[in-house]
Amino acid sequence: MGHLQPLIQRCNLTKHCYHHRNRKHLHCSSPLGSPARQKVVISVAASRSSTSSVAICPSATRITLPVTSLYTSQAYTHRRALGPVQLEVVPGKGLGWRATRDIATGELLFVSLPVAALYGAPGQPPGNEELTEALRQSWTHLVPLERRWLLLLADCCTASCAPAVAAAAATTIATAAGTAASGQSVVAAAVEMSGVAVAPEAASSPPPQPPPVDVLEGLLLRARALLAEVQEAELDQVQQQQQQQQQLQLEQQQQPTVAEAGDANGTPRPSVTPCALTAYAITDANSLAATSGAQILPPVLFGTSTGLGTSNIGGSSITSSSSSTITSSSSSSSSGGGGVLADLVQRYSYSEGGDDLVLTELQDVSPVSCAGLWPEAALLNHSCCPNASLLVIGGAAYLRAGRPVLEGEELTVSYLGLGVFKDVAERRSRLRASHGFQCTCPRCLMEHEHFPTCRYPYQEQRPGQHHHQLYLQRQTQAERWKDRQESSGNGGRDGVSSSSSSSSSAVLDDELLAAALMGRRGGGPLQALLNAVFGSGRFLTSVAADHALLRRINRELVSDLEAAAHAALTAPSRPRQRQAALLGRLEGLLEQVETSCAFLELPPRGRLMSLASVYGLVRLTSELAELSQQATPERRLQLLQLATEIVEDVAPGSDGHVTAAVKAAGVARRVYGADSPTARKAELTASRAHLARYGRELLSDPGLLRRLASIRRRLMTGSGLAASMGVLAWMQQVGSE
Ligand SMILES: C[S@@+](CC[C@H](N)C(=O)[O-])C[C@H]1O[C@@H](n2cnc3c(N)ncnc32)[C@H](O)[C@@H]1O
Repeated sequence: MGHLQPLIQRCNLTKHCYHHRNRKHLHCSSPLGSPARQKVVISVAASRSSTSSVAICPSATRITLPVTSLYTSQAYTHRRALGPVQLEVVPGKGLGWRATRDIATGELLFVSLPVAALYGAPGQPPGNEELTEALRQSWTHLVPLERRWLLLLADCCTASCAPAVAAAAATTIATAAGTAASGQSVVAAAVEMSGVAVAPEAASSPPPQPPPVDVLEGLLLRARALLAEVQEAELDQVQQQQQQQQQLQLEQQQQPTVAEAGDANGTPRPSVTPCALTAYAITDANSLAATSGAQILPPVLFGTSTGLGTSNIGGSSITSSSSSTITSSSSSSSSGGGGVLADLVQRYSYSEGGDDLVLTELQDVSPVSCAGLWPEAALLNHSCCPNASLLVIGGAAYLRAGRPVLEGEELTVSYLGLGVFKDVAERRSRLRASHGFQCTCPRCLMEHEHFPTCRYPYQEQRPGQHHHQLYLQRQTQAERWKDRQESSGNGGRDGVSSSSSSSSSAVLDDELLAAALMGRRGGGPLQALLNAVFGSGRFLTSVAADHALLRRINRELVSDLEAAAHAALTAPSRPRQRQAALLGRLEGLLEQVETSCAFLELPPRGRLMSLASVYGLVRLTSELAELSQQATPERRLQLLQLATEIVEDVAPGSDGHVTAAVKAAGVARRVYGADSPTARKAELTASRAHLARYGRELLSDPGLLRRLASIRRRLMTGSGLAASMGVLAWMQQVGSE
């Protein structure tokens, strides 16, 4: 144990401390809200031979865990483990994880132990700067394997991975289709769950396996090999660009100056040098591995920018070239001014607010937030409708499937926290700012592609006309227009222009609009015709980046509606009228979104994803309906069920998912009776949410499942109105994030 050292110890109060064969964890809780004292842990991996050969990830590995002790005992020994997942190159994203077989909801995919983790007050996880500084200070205490991981991650940062966005989009769409197709097994899981008897699969689970000894080492080797592939492809691209450039120069018969375009021999210099960076980092990593305990800090991580080989990720620069060797004492400036380590932390760290009060109560520990670097988790890519979720317990990160996953599907988590409930423009801008990529997940594509921006069917709704009628009417018009277009046989231009003689008629107006919406991408001749007939910009058939309706609602929520809800709930006079009026307004907005989804013929998942982008509205409507008791019990339950469906779709396995499902189940019992089909269905949904968050292993311990659910119910009801009002604070948080 001589090599085990706590890397940072600034806390005053040690909550608990435990050891196992390879690692030592110091968990320290600090007084709430005192950021200066919020610190720390560090876990230190045991040194291992770096030369052992490793078989990585047998494809069907099932990790079985004794969940009862995992969730109830502070002394649980967390072990690194890999389940049915494999590290791969994902087009357009760099490295990522894929499922090696079909996976059921709640199955454990890996357990990752941190290279470094810091703890803070609940809701205030330590920031990136603190983590960067902690890593910088503790570099010499890391074992070689951990240093090599960090160097590998630095190297990943520099691999820009030619953005094969189309390829990535195709993958994610295929994935989404597959996921939807496998939806049945979610239900199967819940049905399994509903029989309180232990499921056969769980009952016959093998005893806990010994920890895979060389998981991290094996992963490191694989990640390097994959990265080399990516970078080789990149180099090819750079060389091709060079050749094209040379050819162009020859064609233009221009003599390039040495300073502008090449070295002393006139050879043009590529604008980026990814391979040079890679070679540097890997060489450095190998030499570091050989010099265990060295005091030298690797320039690749701690050096300041020299301007060579810089790639912009998340708005900051990553550099690998530094001529000087920087020692721990002289390198302190690097963290403040950014630098590679800061970029690495920005790109790869993960943090949690510590909002699972159920677990902390079960374990009898104080809630803490945390931020850290978990090697396996660092390589998870993002989706705005992820299929997996991470949960940090006792410093270890547990990744579970949030829904059924098909073999070959990429495993994704959300980087956005509550931001996942924002509209596409907002989500994309946040991801661009924090991680420097344009999200092309199925949800972003759906939202981006399917919603024309300027005109919605609700704008035409007449009093008393239900949106379904409007939708049917539109459909008929669109079909008529299409028929006419086909019979005219010349691309629709004449079809429309033949009607355009009566351009003032409402029918034409509707037909054109319906046709434009049906084509959804319109543009071209149809747009030109619309402009000619109705005036430029009156009807747009093109698709813009923003989803105007969802965006407008989100703006209204932050600027007006939340405050209005506060005011209506606390109004000294005539509160019921105010509440009813506001509820009517919120329901009207919801109806607009529903109408648009119906009009655009979105499939059920498309509808849920669109509603997820105005989840704040759904939640505020539901909470106001509950608190004011203005809506019927049936409508209140409907709203809660809608909220649950939405969270299950875009944040499966999150704390909010379980909370929403448990709440809906409670109301279903109250409204329809505990034995009613509605209540039983809601219970199944709640069980599924528990599986997604806490694991399929709960199937072997129904008692634990009941305890988890009952603690959550008590926490929700115990705080009564204050907790319900908390939603308004939550709304503000979503708005301000
Ligand atoms: C935590 S790392 C994930 C591992 C990463 N793929 C790699 O190879 O280093 C985050 C980075 O992965 C890339 N990434 C993650 N999700 C992505 C997505 N949905 N689309 C494109 N790039 C993504 C971005 O470059 C992002 O900064």
